[in-house]
Amino acid sequence: MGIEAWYMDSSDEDQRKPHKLNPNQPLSMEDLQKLGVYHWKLNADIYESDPELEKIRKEQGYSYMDIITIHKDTLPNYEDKLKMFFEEHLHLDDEIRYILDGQAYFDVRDKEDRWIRISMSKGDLITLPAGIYHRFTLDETNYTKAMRLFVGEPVWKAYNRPADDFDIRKKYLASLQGS
Ligand SMILES: CSCCC(=O)C(=O)O
Ligand SMILES: [Fe+2]
Repeated sequence: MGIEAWYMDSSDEDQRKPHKLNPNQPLSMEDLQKLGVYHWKLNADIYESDPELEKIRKEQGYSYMDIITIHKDTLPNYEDKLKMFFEEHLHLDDEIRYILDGQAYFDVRDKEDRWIRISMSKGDLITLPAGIYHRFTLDETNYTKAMRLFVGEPVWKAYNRPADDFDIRKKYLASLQGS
């Protein structure tokens, strides 16, 4: 089964709230794939020795992994990190995150620059393509544990919007033509 995604409302309520429209305007996995966002559902209970995960890591070349636990008692500079994660940004590489426990929201911009909220929970693996504008927030449960994957030596540098003159941004937008 896929993850849940929806167009966000424009309320300035707490970022951790769902921000669904009324009526809800959901998006399908196919809609997300048109934006270059891909999702797998795995069994997070066996993440240390999951052949499914190993297969994806081999196919995609995700040679690097680490685990980040986002909770006020475990993450140093918790508040600053959450503020940074929620600043709209892009990366020069794909952002690959696998939720091992808890849940969280990844928001991405669509072709018309509207915010789409993607609700991720235990077992959801997602890849956000290099050059897509996005942001991250915990939800009202205030906890997630995520595996971060990368091709080779990780580069976590985020470039806050605007970054429209970046080659990777132009390349990303060009990749959306026709989808
Ligand atoms: C789920 S990991 C926390 C978010 C993050 O690493 C990022 O926004 O780059
Ligand atoms: Fe990011």
